Amino acid sequence: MRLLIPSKINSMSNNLINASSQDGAHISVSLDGGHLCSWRTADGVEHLYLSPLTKMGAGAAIRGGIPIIFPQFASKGDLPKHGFARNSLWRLCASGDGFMQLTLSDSVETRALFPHAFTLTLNITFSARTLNAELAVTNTGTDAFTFTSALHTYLATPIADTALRGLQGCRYIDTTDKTCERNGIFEDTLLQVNNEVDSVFLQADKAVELLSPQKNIAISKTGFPDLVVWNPWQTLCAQIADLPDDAYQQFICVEAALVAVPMTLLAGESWVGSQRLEM
Ligand SMILES: O=P(O)(O)OC[C@H]1O[C@H](O)[C@H](O)[C@@H](O)[C@@H]1O
Repeated sequence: MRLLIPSKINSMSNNLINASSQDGAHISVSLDGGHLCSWRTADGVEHLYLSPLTKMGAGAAIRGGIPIIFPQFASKGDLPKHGFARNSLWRLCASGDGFMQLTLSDSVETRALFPHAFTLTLNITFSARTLNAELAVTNTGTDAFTFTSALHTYLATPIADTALRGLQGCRYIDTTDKTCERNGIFEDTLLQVNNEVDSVFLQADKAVELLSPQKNIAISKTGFPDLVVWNPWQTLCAQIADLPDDAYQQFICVEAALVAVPMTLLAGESWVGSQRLEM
């Protein structure tokens, strides 16, 4: 366990913590949701999209950044969409140079929805050109539980000039039509977005690169078997109250996900998954 070194925290107000690393990177993290809202590399460039219309504060699901999805991905179960971790108040446990650790444990509120004892630990490490978010789930109770999860990363990028490389040959489930999911094998070298995209790429183990004229980002993950790619495009974007109508042109979600096969943890067991972004 690293010690709390308050000097690495630049400021904290309204549950929003600003921190920087010695080599010049910067993050903002909200305790509401355990939510990374901003990651700026040492050159000052912001890489996470955050909606100017997002709600912040107690209970709000922040639109953008890296929402933590637990214990249910999307509407694949009876819980509120994407579970409750993104709406819960997390605790800052530790911080240091380029490091922050947050936790969320079960409470009266979570047990009303999900009657299990758990602890989530989010370890964020960042440096001049890298960001790593690692989520650990521990079953602290006496009975088993099952969950799905994701790091729902909104990458800031002009969508018209953006492509993802590394998904060729992956099996995927296209969920844009919620009444009729379609399966396929992704055949192309590049995934370019020119329509609504909502796909779960199964067992997508290879690193994916985001390519654009402005920057390339290497996106890799451990523990999370699947990769979700989401962009609402014009019609759906206009229906999402906390996104400006043209926001779909400014981001792509590339999500490290555990979706297709839910994970079961017995009493005392833990699971760990992470996503790494590298410029
Ligand atoms: O609007 P939200 O609840 O944040 O969900 C945003 C999106 O998250 C994921 O990417 C899902 O695959 C989408 O189906 C969903 O629309």
